[in-house]
Amino acid sequence: MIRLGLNVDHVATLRNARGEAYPDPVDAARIALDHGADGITAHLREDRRHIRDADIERLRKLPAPLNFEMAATDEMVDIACRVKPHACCLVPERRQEVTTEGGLAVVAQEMDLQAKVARLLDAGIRVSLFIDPEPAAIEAAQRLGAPVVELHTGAYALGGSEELTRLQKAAECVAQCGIELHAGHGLTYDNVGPITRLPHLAELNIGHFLISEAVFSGIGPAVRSMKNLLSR
Ligand SMILES: CC(=O)[C@@H](O)[C@H](O)COP(=O)(O)O
Ligand SMILES: NCC(=O)COP(=O)(O)O
Repeated sequence: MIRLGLNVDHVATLRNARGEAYPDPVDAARIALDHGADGITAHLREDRRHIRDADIERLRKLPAPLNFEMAATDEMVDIACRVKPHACCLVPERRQEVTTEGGLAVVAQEMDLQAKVARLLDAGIRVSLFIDPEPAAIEAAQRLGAPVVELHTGAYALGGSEELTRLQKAAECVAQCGIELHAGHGLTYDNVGPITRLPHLAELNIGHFLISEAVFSGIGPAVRSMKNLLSR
């Protein structure tokens, strides 16, 4: 069974829009876990546009794995080593972007990533690298000793059958490198099917669509519907 991590970033986006304390991403996480989500993902951006430091502290206290998405900066590594989430997913970040635009430049940043990945692993945190489906990035992840990679499905979600082929080839390469395979970004009820059939897929992280869907159906039904699509 593929695990589902619900990304609660955009519950915080809605909360922050009016400066109120609601809706609370931690309440959303609790409901999702009660309805079959296997874990919670949250991205503490450097500009704190949605998730805030206190949210991460509170999400960590839930009885479920927290996948802490973060830029590969010293500040974020310090926070992670203090909070000790189940997993850290290192993602690229640009202040001007609306959402994460591409995978981490693992090859170009390999030297810099070495020490950061090692610190996280030493702290007992499972490290995941959010990468484009490219063999060079997967091989660099292996050299860095990352136990997990998350393949960026954003280009696939925007359309293009060649993107699915790239993901399929990358999935095989990830398995050959002995790395656990996760995927996510831009996934919906309509486009998730072919992704669930990627070989060796262990986990999907899905946020924006499910939180949007929850506006109409509620978080529980949205999570349950997606979980049904993940059962194969
Ligand atoms: C890394 C990734 O693909 C997303 O989970 C990430 O959290 C996107 O950032 P936003 O939630 O700010 O769109
Ligand atoms: N890492 C991907 C993620 O957490 C969710 O991305 P999205 O579904 O919000 O695009």
